[in-house]
Amino acid sequence: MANYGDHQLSIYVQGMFQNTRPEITTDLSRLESQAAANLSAEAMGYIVPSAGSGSTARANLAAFDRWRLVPRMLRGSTERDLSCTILGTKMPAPVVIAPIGVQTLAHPDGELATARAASALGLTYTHSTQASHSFEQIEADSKWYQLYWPTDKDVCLSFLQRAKSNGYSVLLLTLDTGTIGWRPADLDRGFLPFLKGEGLANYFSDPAFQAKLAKPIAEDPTAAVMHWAQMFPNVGLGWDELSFLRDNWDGPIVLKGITSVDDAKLAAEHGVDGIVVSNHGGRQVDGAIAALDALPAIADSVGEQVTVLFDSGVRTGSDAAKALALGAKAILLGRPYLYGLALAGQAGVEHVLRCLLAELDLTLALSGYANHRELNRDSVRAA
Ligand SMILES: Cc1cc2nc3c(=O)[nH]c(=O)nc-3n(C[C@H](O)[C@H](O)[C@H](O)COP(=O)(O)O)c2cc1C
Ligand SMILES: O=C(O)C(=O)c1ccccc1
Repeated sequence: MANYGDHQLSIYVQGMFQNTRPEITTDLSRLESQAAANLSAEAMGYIVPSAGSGSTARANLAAFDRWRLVPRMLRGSTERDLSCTILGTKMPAPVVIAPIGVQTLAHPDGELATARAASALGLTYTHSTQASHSFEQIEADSKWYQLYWPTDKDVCLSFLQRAKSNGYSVLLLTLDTGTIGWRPADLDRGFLPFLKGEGLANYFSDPAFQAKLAKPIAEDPTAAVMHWAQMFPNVGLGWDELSFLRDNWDGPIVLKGITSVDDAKLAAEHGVDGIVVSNHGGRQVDGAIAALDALPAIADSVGEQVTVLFDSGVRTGSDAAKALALGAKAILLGRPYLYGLALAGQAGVEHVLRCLLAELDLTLALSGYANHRELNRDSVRAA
């Protein structure tokens, strides 16, 4: 059986015998600066900076640095098995593509390229409600759907219906973006892609959305965009409303954006199947707790009752190992794959995924583990 870490030798062999080197860096923590060269100032401003002063985004990364892996010796395994089943979805490794909206900002192929790259590696792609391509356009072997709950019930129901009939197996409801956080980089430019109609493909292709407009979208696109702007903010959503999802979605339901132990317990009490410990990459509440700092206590508080997933700040395979050791069953990868997309479309996303999985696998191999499930609190120490 091949290990993900074998990718390392193939890179060396190509370099030494075929004189070809990776066009994109293998240091995934450096992708951001490499991608910057390929992106407009507006796209960079939307993708890279986070909310407010960026303190939560910085805290997300700093939190990973405060945990150190403690490798064990003389107990390694020549074959590692990273496969797992998460919420009924079989995956070859505990890595899911995080939902990211409006991916055409990074590359014209947008989500189509990301979904194909995920499928090329057998990984699960998550489709954002704010995607630049519609549910129906996505070709992926394994796909989840991320819902932003529109205040228009008909549109909400229609989204759930379309997700179901197009083979999306798990529903992630994002809770931390009832409205857009305070984002100075975009505000200073007066730039929001959605107001140009970008990232609204699911809405514009939706019969329930179209039915609410006085004129066809082609005749009055600005009215259509402003109609979206009215139904998107939903800061009034409450726990009681989750039963609506249970009634209208028959697969697993995951709440994305949990960072408080009390909310994790409420999620368990409300019978949800999973949670994503996440602060949206620091894009929402500036000054909020680093996602990794919230993870251990949340994992302890819900035990096996709820499947705990994690995102916000994972940049490398080593980071992924730390999050898995601290209680996550799988991680969602965010910005790094988007940088790969910006640099080389589908091939760029595949590069990032292969490097991340190779580094995760080598981290396990060199730390004495046969699979990621063996990682536990003794695998790490607070620095
Ligand atoms: C440009 C961008 C757009 C995003 N769009 C969405 C979205 O549409 N829905 C969602 O639930 N999360 C969205 N996220 C958040 C990601 O799913 C994930 O939580 C975040 O990227 C994790 O932080 P990290 O990328 O710093 O690791 C977005 C993130 C970025 C960077
Ligand atoms: O940019 C985001 O992080 C995001 O998730 C989003 C989604 C819809 C509208 C604005 C922002």
